[in-house]
Amino acid sequence: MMLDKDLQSIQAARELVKNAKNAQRQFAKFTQEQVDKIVAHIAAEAARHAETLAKSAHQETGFGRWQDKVLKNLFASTQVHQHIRDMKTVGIIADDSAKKVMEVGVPLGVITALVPSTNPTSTIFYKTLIALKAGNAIIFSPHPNAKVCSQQAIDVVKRAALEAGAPEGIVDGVTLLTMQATETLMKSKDVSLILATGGEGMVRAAYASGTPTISGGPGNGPAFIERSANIPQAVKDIITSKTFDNGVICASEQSIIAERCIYDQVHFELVRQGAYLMNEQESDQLAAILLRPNGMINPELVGQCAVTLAQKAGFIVPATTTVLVSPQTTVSPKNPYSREKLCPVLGLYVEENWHTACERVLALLTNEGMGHTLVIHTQNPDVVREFALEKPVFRMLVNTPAALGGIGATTNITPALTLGCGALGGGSSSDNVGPMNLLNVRKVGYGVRSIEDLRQPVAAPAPACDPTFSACVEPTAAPTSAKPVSIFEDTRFTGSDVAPTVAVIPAASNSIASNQGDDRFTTAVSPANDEINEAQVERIIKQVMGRLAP
Ligand SMILES: CC(=O)SCCNC(=O)CCNC(=O)[C@H](O)C(C)(C)COP(=O)(O)OP(=O)(O)OC[C@H]1O[C@@H](n2cnc3c(N)ncnc32)[C@H](O)[C@@H]1OP(=O)(O)O
Repeated sequence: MMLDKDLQSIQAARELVKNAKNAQRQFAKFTQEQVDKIVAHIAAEAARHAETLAKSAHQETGFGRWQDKVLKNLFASTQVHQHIRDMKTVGIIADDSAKKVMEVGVPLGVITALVPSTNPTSTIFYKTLIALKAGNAIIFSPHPNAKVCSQQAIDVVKRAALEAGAPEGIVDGVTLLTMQATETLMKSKDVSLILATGGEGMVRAAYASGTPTISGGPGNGPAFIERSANIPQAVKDIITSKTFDNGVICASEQSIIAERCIYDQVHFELVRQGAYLMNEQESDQLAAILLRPNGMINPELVGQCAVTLAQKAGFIVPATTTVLVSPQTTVSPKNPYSREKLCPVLGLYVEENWHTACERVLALLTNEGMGHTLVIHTQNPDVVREFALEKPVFRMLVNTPAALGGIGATTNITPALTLGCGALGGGSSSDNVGPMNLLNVRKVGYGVRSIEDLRQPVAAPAPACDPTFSACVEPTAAPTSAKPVSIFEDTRFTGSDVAPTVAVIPAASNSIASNQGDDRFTTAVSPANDEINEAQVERIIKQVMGRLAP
């Protein structure tokens, strides 16, 4: 049976949607200049409250370090604003007079935003800025364990929006927080999108609501230290990242993978930089409390410092300990050291070479964190390229602390606190979410071809230059006067439903030519013209002559 409180919360949620819809209708008529002024004022006010709200979030949730939360609040206000400030999002956002196409930004409407308890105030700043920049209204549904600080953050952005001239209701949040209220927001037909960041259960509920959803996903970032790495710097980056807000950022490292040939140096640096390598018994004691009986992360350990974690597990570590490290050889859902932990605890794997390290990275990501983040420490660009081409993540970071690199604070990746994990992670976007994810684009296209033009035979596309040839040259004679004196057919250019691509250039030029502007004339040539047989030559000549015929 539904309680009075639940019914009231549903009613209040409906009212929020109604107000947001009305506000957004008015906001949709604002100019880019008006929108930008509002967004700038919200960013400035959010930055002004960075410290107060950092302390408030820390006090309420008990997660992390307030000093780091100040930095996160500043990142989510100032750095995000700097990135989006000059984006065109309102009205005509692109106009290509040569191609005769134009693009118009069309806001989505009302967005429901779920807020995680790990980054509550910073997420509210960030989501407000990107939603309003794209012309939308936004309604927050805070996490129940962070509702006071979330409400304070909502008050800051709400007041700032009104001061700068935004319509009332453009940004607001649920005050009577119940699951029913959140469901009402998620399922409302007047809500166009759910921007979901938080625990897996809520994110799944968002997708199941039937309303389009963009989400972040669980991370499980492996940090690979390759043999060419600057090892002291790599270890410093990992520890910086893992201790930042006591490891609550989902992009942060969850394990270290080191090549055996550099393991002694990695071990030396870890110890020198305050890491505590747990013995088997200590590892087991901590493992026993890292996860809840249902296999989910234990919130009592989230965002705690290394010393407190050890205490909770029943052993003592030096007061200067930065991170707890557990040497591991296995990967499985039951092994918390091979999963996301959201606190300064790392698994440590030693691998023979970078090929086996690759396999370990893959196993870890398959275990958890598909589509999210990995970090590699190396001076070898070839290894970076190999990893970039193969690994199932959408953020691959190089020589940087992953928590800060993944959100775009220490890298030039889009600054964001919702990190999409794409299809690999069961999400709808792989982006660091920004304003362009929160608007639709109306395309305007002028007619530039008639149907008669479309009926003209289409020439086969000119082949790309073969890198084995030194240069591409223009045909030396005009197409109509050219004679097929040197012909070569390459199987790469002959798809089943594509006409063979042939060369028509003077035999002496001994080079490759490309089609330049005349649709009837397709060229490609190799010096190896004597490798083709008579029948092929005949067929190709006929085809070329047919094309060249006026
Ligand atoms: C860039 C970034 O760093 S984004 C970070 C995003 N990542 C995360 O938040 C990490 C994933 N989060 C988690 O694993 C968990 O939230 C933890 C471990 C941090 C905290 O765990 P808990 O305190 O138990 O919170 P949890 O998120 O599981 O939610 C507790 C309850 O509140 C409910 N709840 C959460 N959000 C809402 C909401 N907006 N409205 C109503 N109810 C909510 C949940 O459904 C859950 O209900 P249940 O107990 O009936 O299942």
